[in-house]
Amino acid sequence: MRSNYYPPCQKPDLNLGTGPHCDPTSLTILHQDNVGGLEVFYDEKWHSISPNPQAFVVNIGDTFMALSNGIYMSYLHRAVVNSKVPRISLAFFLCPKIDKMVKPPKELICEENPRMYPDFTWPSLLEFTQKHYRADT
Ligand SMILES: O=C(O)CCC(=O)C(=O)O
Ligand SMILES: [Fe+2]
Repeated sequence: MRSNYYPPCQKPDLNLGTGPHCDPTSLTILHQDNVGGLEVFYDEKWHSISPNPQAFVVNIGDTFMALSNGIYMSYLHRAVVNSKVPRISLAFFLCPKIDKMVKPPKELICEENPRMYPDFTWPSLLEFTQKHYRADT
């Protein structure tokens, strides 16, 4: 679980709270307060996801994309900041057990939809993303 705190920013157009990234997780369950700032990239542009106090945002992560052999997609998202009020979000990350080999069920693999990703374990994916794929660098 992670709590993200975004203080007001004097130059919100020039800064991001969290840079564009896909979550490496299986799923991320996100609660955002009523300020707003989460954006998702699809159809070649950024779309804001309005806060809904009755709902969590459930993000498909890269691990779920691999488990579903690409049927479910992980999407780039980011958090923008504003100049007036602080924002808080809470992210709960669901990840595989460390020794579990991530591979899709054979029912999801066929000639038209061949295997898209090699087998991997969660610690190896996490190490890779931390080294090569950070939102803050
Ligand atoms: O603060 C947000 O709305 C997004 C946070 C996020 O993407 C993350 O913690 O992975
Ligand atoms: Fe994220």
